[in-house]
Amino acid sequence: MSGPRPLVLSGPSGAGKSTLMKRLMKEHEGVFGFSVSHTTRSPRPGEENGKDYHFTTREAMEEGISRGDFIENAEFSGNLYGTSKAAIEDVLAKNLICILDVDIQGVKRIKDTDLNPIYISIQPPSMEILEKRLRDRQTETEESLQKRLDAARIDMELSKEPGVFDIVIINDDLERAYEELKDVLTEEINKVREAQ
Ligand SMILES: Nc1nc2c(ncn2[C@@H]2O[C@H](COP(=O)(O)OP(=O)(O)O)[C@@H](O)[C@H]2O)c(=O)[nH]1
Ligand SMILES: Nc1ncnc2c1ncn2[C@@H]1O[C@H](COP(=O)(O)OP(=O)(O)O)[C@@H](O)[C@H]1O
Repeated sequence: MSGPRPLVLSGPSGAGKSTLMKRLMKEHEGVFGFSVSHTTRSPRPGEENGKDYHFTTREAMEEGISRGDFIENAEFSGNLYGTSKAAIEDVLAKNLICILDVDIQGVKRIKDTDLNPIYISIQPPSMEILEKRLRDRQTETEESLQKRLDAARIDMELSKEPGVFDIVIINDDLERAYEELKDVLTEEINKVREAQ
């Protein structure tokens, strides 16, 4: 039997991907598994190594990439990020819906694999609101905030291209955005529950 389709969540930094994903996982215990990426960025307060990310060095990550350990990797805002084969296999082996949180470069690279996920873009209502949310989150320096806003402009343009995403969700009202996300996933969620 083939397992449930993975889910790729993408969209600008600060659009609300982690917020929506954490709620989805909390309200559907035993249904989703997070693909824990590797990154060279520093952990934020509260982030756990091995849970939010595998925090690593550029050297170690480049070594892993050349060994072929990653299905995709990208440079974002001055840091390396990547999805290891092991991160995905861990989740798929449990027959859970594998959630990948990747940037737009990751989306394009995953399209060249046989993962066949559902592609969802989470978008902010406007650049102004995105900037406010990122500032209020208090995780970024001014420099990294500006890099994220530059990347967000590119992301917002590319996500409009037809065929890139199965659905684009505008995260204005959190409740509404969450309901929309849940609705898209109903069939896959039911598949996992029925198999348990
Ligand atoms: N291509 C790729 N992008 C990733 C990966 N992990 C995270 N990202 C993206 O990297 C960007 C920055 O992530 P992060 O530093 O956690 O900041 P945040 O999204 O603002 O919380 C986001 O757009 C993530 O979707 C990965 O494994 N591969
Ligand atoms: N619909 C929303 N309305 C207001 N604030 C939001 C909403 N969604 C997310 N946020 C807040 O915006 C910030 C960025 O959200 P986050 O989930 O960290 O984004 P991402 O994972 O896409 O970078 C967080 O502080 C979060 O609490």
